[in-house]
Amino acid sequence: MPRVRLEHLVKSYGRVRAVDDLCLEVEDREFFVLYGPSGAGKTTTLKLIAGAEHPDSGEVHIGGRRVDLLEPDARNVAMTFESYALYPHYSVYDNIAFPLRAPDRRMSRAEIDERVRWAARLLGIEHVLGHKPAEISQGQRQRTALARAIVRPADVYLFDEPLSHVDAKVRHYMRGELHRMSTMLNNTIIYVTHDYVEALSLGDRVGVLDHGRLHQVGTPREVYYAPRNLFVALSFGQPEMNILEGTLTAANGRLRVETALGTTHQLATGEPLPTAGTEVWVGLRPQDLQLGDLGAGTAFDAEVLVFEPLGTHGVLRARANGQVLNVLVPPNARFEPGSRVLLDYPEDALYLFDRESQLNILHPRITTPQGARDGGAKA
Ligand SMILES: Nc1ncnc2c1ncn2[C@@H]1O[C@H](COP(=O)(O)OP(=O)(O)OP(=O)(O)O)[C@@H](O)[C@H]1O
Repeated sequence: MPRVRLEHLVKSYGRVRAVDDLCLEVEDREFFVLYGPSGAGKTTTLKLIAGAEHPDSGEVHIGGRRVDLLEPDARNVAMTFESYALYPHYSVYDNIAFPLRAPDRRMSRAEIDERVRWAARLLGIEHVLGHKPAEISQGQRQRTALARAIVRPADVYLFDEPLSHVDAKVRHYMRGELHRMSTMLNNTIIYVTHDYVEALSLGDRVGVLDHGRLHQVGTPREVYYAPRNLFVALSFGQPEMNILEGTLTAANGRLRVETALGTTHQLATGEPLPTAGTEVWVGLRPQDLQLGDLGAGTAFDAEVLVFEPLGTHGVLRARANGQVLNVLVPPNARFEPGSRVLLDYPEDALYLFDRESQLNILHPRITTPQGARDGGAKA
């Protein structure tokens, strides 16, 4: 039985449909990431689960029990908000203990102490328990807020962008910490983020949300390698996937794809096969474009527009036949604007999307050998 089940949830604010007929099942002990741009309805979804908001229609079930008619306190859900506001005059210890001291909880001092130390240990902040928030680092404050969220036993933990206020360096470290914490917590987590790296690196599964609707739910590999539609494809990767206009025809069980870069052929696995001249969007990830000629007749000449050396890699912006492309290149490469460069790509690197429905019409590329073109996606 899923730990959390959302059935046709709808929530509007005036004319804005924040959550629009949302159906979702989150499994017991799953780390589920709700991912989407600002305003997608992520926080509203969490609030509907926690009971901070009531749905206009639809149902929320937790552990097989319908809870959307219950008060928040009766749901046994713990939620941490984006602004993690710690009490500045309380010690880290007292901040973490705060949820356990609610009058209706009646926990003994020894029990509280045990839980506070357990949560602090999970987040690696035992040594600062006596400090005030102003006396600890930003990352430690974030961890204190997380400890406060997990300190009380709950059926499900809801995290709303817990890393949004930490700088990039701390964020990388905190992702590792969150991994460790979730393994030890061993409970159901629904984690909201608008950062695709967090979504791919933390989630057992990821739900891609926009305008209150789920575009796709899948493992990080599925949403990355087999995006259901153009929106999902463009949601993962930096720079994002290059999109080209293309025309598709089918012949002898093969798909012929024409773009500004030339003509390629794909094995046709989808049904039904497209008719002659079907217009498509063709997707090509920046890391699938390569320098030089791969020898399969797909190499093309391009003009260098801009080159950004970024330390671990470079981003080359180039134009070929009027099409501007972003290309990931090795860190030691150098390019002069205005110079020419030969580029190529493996034929099977292309993604194809229907121009109207924007659905992925080339079937999943999830069979890509592990490690090849992995782009940081979790196995
Ligand atoms: N209390 C409210 N009153 C009016 N509109 C609201 C309210 N809360 C949310 N909205 C609107 O509902 C939509 C979804 O908001 P929500 O906060 O759930 O999105 P989000 O995905 O969490 O975005 P963010 O990442 O920016 O926090 C937005 O258009 C937002 O402006």
